[in-house]
Parts: sequence; structure tokens; C-alpha cells
Amino acid sequence: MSAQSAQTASAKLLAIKWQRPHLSILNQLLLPHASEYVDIKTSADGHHAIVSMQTRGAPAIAIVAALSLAAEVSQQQFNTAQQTYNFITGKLDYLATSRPTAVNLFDAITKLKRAIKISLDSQDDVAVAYIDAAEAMLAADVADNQSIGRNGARFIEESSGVVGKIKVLTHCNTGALATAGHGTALGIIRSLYQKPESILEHVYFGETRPYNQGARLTAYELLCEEIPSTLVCDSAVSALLRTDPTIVAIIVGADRVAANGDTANKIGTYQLAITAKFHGRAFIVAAPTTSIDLAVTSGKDIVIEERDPSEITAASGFVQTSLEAGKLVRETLCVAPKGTAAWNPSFDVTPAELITAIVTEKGVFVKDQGAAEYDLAASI
Ligand SMILES: CSC[C@H]1O[C@H](OP(=O)(O)O)[C@H](O)[C@@H]1O
Repeated sequence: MSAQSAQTASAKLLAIKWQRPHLSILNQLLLPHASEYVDIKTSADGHHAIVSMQTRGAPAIAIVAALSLAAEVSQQQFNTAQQTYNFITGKLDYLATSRPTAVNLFDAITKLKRAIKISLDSQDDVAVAYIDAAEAMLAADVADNQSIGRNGARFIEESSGVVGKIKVLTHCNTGALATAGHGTALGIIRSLYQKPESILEHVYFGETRPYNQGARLTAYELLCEEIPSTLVCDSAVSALLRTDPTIVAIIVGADRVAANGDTANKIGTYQLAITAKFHGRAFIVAAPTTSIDLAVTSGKDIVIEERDPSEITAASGFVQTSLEAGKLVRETLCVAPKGTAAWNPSFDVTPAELITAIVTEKGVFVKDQGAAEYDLAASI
């Protein structure tokens, strides 16, 4: 890819734009067929963007929440530091009600409350302290993801066990569109592919029913960056692993990793871990430490978001003829018969015993010999 086209690709993949005090986000509900930004002026706008999934992805949710309130605070006039503190903590508690599973949001809220408490106690400007702390999260996430990319690429090169070129498979969207930039699992794939004389030949990715983050968003990222890739149905992965031994690893993101390594991630991840185990392939979780929740001892304590069953019983998209005419006409197609019951958990939990490694910005964690679980409290 030329430098110019790489620049174009990264511009297309900028999910979050922050220029104090202005925040805008790429509306991922319109991707891949339209690339439109939405202005986020208040925490209410941020809450809506997260609940509606205009923005999604564990790290991106936290950063959009934090910066939406920074935009709002920038427009407010406060009489006292205590009033500022009370306003901010109240809005953070409201943002915490948006989506329950990704711990990054709650980690950010805890850190932001700590930052403004320090400024209140030291009689510094509470509003400025908040905005500075929120902005720092954006920059830190990009740096974390680039470290995850380097750590994961090295781990795969050193452990693939295959002479010559390899292929990998990923699930959902864990790239620049799910984070502040570069990505976690897709960040590892990006880093591996961009290496000189890369061993990575091809990327398979699942459509990720029912919201199609794979078919819509990961496809968009991989095509933008001209990374050789193939979309498969979620239900085709076991057959694919059986036919292609050069698929050495399945690499996924995380929304919440428990202290023992059990990992909540997009629905379908658990069965990918099972088929990876059956076929003797590595199953790698990529996540910043802001996705690790040491307060949760195991996956059984992780709250799993359930979304509207209509996401399964119906299919929404843009009418092909309208796209060809340069228009965006969105239609909803009924798939299941009216009255069909559907169970629509947005995430599932993969037990630590099925996870080969957890790649973070601080390093790659593997289980002790013979252990079924991780001890992440001792690692991070
Ligand atoms: C970089 S982690 C992204 C993580 O979030 C996704 O969920 P959603 O699209 O519903 O926000 C999925 O679980 C990914 O692994």
C-alpha cells in the first residue's frame, strides 16, 4: 500500500474526532455504505450514540462517553468547584447506564471520578482536570493498541509452529472502529501484516450475526487497508479449520476479562474457542488492561447485555439499487415468522481453559503449566 493510500485508509478509519471542545464520531450504523460523522455535544448525545451502537467497541465506548461529557462541561458555567464536581459525577453515573458488559466504560468512570476528586481537594480547576483526564484516555488507548499489536505479532511469529506463511481468523470488529485507533485483535493482525516479509498471508473473519460487525466493519477495515481477507459465515468456521491447517490462530477482542482469565466477548466467541481447541489451533484474546476487571473473580459474575430479539428475527440494511443511485435507503426485512421468540445475548463468556494467551499492552500472559486459569492480578 502506498503512503498516500495508507493515509487515506487511516482517515477513513478514524472513528473518534476530538478537537477540544468538539467531538464527532463516525456513525457505524451507516458503515460500510456511508461514512458520516455525528456531532456529540452532550453526555446525552454520548449515551445515545453508545446505546444505539452508532459507536461501539469496548475501548471506544469508554472514550466516547468520557469525551461527550468533556464537550458538555466545556459549554457549562459553574459557580463553585463543588458544583462542577457534582455535575460531572452525576453525568458519569448516567453514562454508566448505557451498556453493561464492557468494563472499559466503568474503568474510565472510576478513573475520571478519581481525577476530579483530586482536583477538588487540591482546589484546582475541576472542569479542566476532567477534560484533561478524558483527553488523555484517547491518546493512551491508541498507544495501548499499538503495543498490543507489537506484542501479539511477536507472539504469533514465535509460536505459530508453521514454516512459511500463515492465516488467522478473527471475529466481530476489534479494529480502529472499536477503539481510539489501530485496534486490539485487528491491531495484532494489522501489525503482523505491516511487518517487512510478513508471515501473514490471509485473514478470515466471521460475519458476526446478528449485528454483522464482521461483515460490515471488519470487512471495511481490511478492504480499506488492502489486507487479503475472506468473509465467512459464523457457522462455517469449524469446516474452514478442518480444511485449512495453515489457519494457525483465532484472535478475538474482549469486553471484560475476569481475574482468572474468563473472557466476555461478542456472542459466538465461546464456540470459536471450542472449535479452535478441537482443531488444535491457538485461541488468542487481545485486550488493553482497561478491559481487565480484577474485581470479577470469574466469568460467571459478568453481566451479559441482552438486546432486542428483532435484531435476529429481522435484517436491516441499505437497498442495493438505492446505493447504486448514490442514495441511502434503509429497509428492514422480516426473516422469521411474526411471533417467533428469539434469544439475543450480545456477548458470551469463554472459560480461561480454552484461551491460549491474553495479549495486552503490558505483555502476553499465558497460563502456568497445567493450570486451567490465569492469575491476572499477579500479572498486571
Ligand atoms: C476492541 S474490543 C471490541 C469488542 O466490542 C465488541 O462488541 P460491540 O460491537 O457490541 O461493542 C466485540 O465484543 C469486540 O470484541
